[in-house]
Amino acid sequence: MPAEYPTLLPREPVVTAAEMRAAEAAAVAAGTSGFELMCRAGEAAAAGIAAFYGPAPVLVLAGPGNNGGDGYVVANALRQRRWPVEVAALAPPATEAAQQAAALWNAPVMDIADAEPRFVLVDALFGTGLTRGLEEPLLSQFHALARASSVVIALDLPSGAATGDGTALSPLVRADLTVTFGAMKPSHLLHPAAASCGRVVVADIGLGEIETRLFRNGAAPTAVLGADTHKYRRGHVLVVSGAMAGAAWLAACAAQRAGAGYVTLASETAMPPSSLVVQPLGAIDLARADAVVLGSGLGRDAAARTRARRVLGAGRPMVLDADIFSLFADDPASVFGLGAVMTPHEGEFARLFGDLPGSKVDRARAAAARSGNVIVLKGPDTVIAAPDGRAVINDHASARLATAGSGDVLSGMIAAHLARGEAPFDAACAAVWRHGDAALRGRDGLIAEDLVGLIR
Ligand SMILES: NC(=O)C1=CN([C@@H]2O[C@H](COP(=O)(O)OP(=O)(O)OC[C@H]3O[C@@H](n4cnc5c(N)ncnc54)[C@H](OP(=O)(O)O)[C@@H]3O)[C@@H](O)[C@H]2O)[C@@H](O)CC1
Ligand SMILES: [K+]
Repeated sequence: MPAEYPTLLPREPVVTAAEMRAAEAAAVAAGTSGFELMCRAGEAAAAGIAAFYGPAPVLVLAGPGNNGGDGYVVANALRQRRWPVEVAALAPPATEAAQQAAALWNAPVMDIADAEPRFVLVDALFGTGLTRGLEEPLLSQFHALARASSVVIALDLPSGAATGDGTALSPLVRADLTVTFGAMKPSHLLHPAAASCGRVVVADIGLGEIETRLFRNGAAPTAVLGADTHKYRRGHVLVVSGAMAGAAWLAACAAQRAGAGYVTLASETAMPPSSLVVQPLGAIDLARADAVVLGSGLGRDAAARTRARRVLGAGRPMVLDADIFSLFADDPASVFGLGAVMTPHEGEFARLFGDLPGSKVDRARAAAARSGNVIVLKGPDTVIAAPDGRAVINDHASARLATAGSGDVLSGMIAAHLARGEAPFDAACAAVWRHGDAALRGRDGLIAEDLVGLIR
C-alpha cells in the first residue's frame, strides 16, 4: 500500500454472550468475584445515568438474574447520590451475586404488578441470560411503565432482545440509553434490536481485552497525499457499464470522489466530455486497471454475461455488485474464489447463497467462507465479512441511504480503496464507513448524486 494511506485504526470489539461469560469466568478465576464485577457494572451505569440526567425519581425493575443484580447496585448508587429511588422485582434474586447486590440495597422491594411509573425507568429485567420472550402479565406492565416514564435506561440490553443476533424475542421497549458492560454485543448494532437501544455506552468493568473476531466499524483514516503522488499512484478504477449507463456512471463518479486518481468507464455509448475517460470495453487494457466495478449498470442480458466473463477473466481486484447476482445466480462458481468484494443486499444475497441459517453476521461469514470473497451484506446494519472469519458491523449510516443508486456509489468507493492497494476487507470497511458518513452529513431528500458530492 502506498505510504500515504495509513492502515485502519483499531476497532471496537463486539462480543457474544458466550464470549462475555468466558471473560467473566476468566476474571473470576483470576480472583475478581462476580459480585465485584456486578458492583463495577452497576456503579458505572449509575455514573452514566447521573451524567446524562439530573437527580430525578427513579424506578428500577429488577429481574431474577445478574441483570437484576446490576439493577440493585444502580438503585443503591443513585440513592447514595440522593436520588429518590424505588425498586420493583419480578422475583427474588436467584444468583449469589444478585443476592449480595439486593442485600446492598437493603430497603423495601415491591412487586412489579404494584409499581407506579417514575421519571426514570431503569430496565434491569434481563440481559445476556434471556432465554425466551417476556410473558404476560410482565410484558404489558413493563410497556405501560415505560410509556408513562420520561426516560428509559436499559442495563446491558433492552429486556426482550436476544444478545447475539439483533432479534426481539418479545416486543421491545425503546430505551433512551443503554449502558452495557465490557464490550458491545451484536444486538446493539443489528436490527431490529439496535433500534431499541437508544444511545449505547460501554462501561469498562475491568475484563481487559475480550477475544473476538467481530468488531464495530470505525472511521476510515484520512488519506494524506504525498507531495510526489501522481494520478496512477492514487489508483486506476475501471467501471464496466452496460444497459444501465446511469448506475455505472454514478459508481465511476463515486470512485473519483473517494480518491481514485484515474477512472475509466467502459461504455459503448458516447458521453459528454468530462474527467471520466469513456472507452468501449474492447479498447481497454484490463491489466492496467487497479480495481474494477462489475455489475452496477451492467444489465442482465446475454451481452452483459459475455462482458462480465471477459472482465472476470482478467483477474483484477474487483467489486461485484447488482446485476452480477442475477447473471450468475445459476452459476455462482464463476464469481467465487476471486478474492473480490461482493456487495449484495438481502434479496441479491439470497439469489446467490440461498437461505443460510443464523444471524446476519453468521450468514455473511458463511457466504464469505463459501465464496472466498469479502461479503458486504448491505442494510441499515451492513455486515462486512472476510473468508477468514473476521467480521465488522457498520452502524455509521443513515436511513437516507435507502435510495436508488446508493449501492452503485458504494461500489465505486470500495473500488477506489482497492485501487490504492488496500486489502479487500479493509477497503470494504473503510468505504462503507465513508458512505454512511456522507449520508449522515446529507439532508432528507438526499439522492445518490448528492451522496457523491458529500464524500469526504
Ligand atoms: N458477564 C459478565 O461479565 C457480567 C454480567 N453482568 C450482568 O449479568 C447479566 C447476565 O446475567 P444472567 O446470566 O444471570 O442472566 P439475566 O439476563 O439476568 O437473566 C437470567 C435470569 O432470567 C430468567 N429468564 C430468562 N428469560 C426469562 C423470561 N423470558 N422470563 C422470565 N425469566 C427469564 C432466567 O431463568 P430461567 O431461564 O432459568 O427460567 C434467569 O433467572 C448481564 O446481562 C449483565 O447485566 C454484570 O453483573 C457484570 C459482569
Ligand atoms: K435489561
